[in-house]
Amino acid sequence: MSDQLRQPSPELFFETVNAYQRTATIKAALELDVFTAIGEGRRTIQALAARCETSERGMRILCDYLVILSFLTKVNGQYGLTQDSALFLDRRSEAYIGNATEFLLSPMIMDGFEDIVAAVRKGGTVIPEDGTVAPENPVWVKFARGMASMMALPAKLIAKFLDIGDGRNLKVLDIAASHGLFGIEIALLNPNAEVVALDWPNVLEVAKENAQNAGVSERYSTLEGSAFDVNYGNGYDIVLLTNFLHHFDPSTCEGLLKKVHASLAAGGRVVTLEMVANEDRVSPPIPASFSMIMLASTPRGDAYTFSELQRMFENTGFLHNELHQLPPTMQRIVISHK
Ligand SMILES: Nc1ncnc2c1ncn2[C@@H]1O[C@H](CSCC[C@H]([NH3+])C(=O)O)[C@@H](O)[C@H]1O
Repeated sequence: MSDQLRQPSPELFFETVNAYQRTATIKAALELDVFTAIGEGRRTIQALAARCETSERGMRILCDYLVILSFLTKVNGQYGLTQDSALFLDRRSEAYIGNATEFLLSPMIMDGFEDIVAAVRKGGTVIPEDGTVAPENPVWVKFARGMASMMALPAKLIAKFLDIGDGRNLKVLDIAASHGLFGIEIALLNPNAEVVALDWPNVLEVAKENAQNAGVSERYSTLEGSAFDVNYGNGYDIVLLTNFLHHFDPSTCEGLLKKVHASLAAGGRVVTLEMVANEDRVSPPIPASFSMIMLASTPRGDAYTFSELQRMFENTGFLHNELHQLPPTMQRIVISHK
């Protein structure tokens, strides 16, 4: 309905002001393991309250609210999972992402939203010491442990997209590797791929653990320290730059990209995974809204548009860039060629 035909309504304001209640409720539902309990077949309030060790009144009000939010269904008084809840919120599912709250709702991320007036006035985070981009910030260990579940799918999709499963020798550098899944998926797909993962030392412990569990540790090595300081070596066929550039301003990104360019073999490629905003900066809603997180938690980070990313790569010697969707994820990839 066009804005002129619609009756004015305070609904959006009311919902937005109360949005913290949604956050608290989904966090509680995950903690109580309500989605898993329903997935196991407990569909009544009595059965759920007994399984999750809650009062019946509390469980009834919680489950009805989750139905209102579309996380659950309710038919003849029996609760059920939606397709999304069954896949992502039932702890028994391989695609479970409930532990992402460990990072997404960590004090470091939430503190940035305590004083948005000050962040807007300043044009950057008011968290001391540059917020999340402070050296060796422990929040990144939470990211490595909690967000791996959300990155498993894009990591698999990127490895497949790169078309490198033919066993050719491949040297891969994963910058800001975190959990390491992006490099590990390439190593799983190509038995002759050697992966070098770069990140802070405490974070790399998680990547090494994951490489070990995936059975690729003999082709997996690490470089500890800041991506802006560490010597990368050279001759890489692929450099992975996933969810990293958005933390910095364009000139800082360009400084990094010059180093990346020098480290690539002739014909090498960079894979940038980002929340890419459209040129209007207000769509698609989730990638474009990501700018707000960057304002709150970093000094100068942003959700860049493709033309901004393209400019950074062109300014640092890359020949051409392609933008690709990565469905069903909400992120996009830019492939940049040396
Ligand atoms: N200066 C820096 N040098 C190297 N790594 C950094 C630096 N600043 C932040 N990081 C790491 O950057 C990562 C950002 S989160 C992205 C992680 C991963 N590439 C993914 O796409 O899921 C975290 O693992 C941080 O530890």
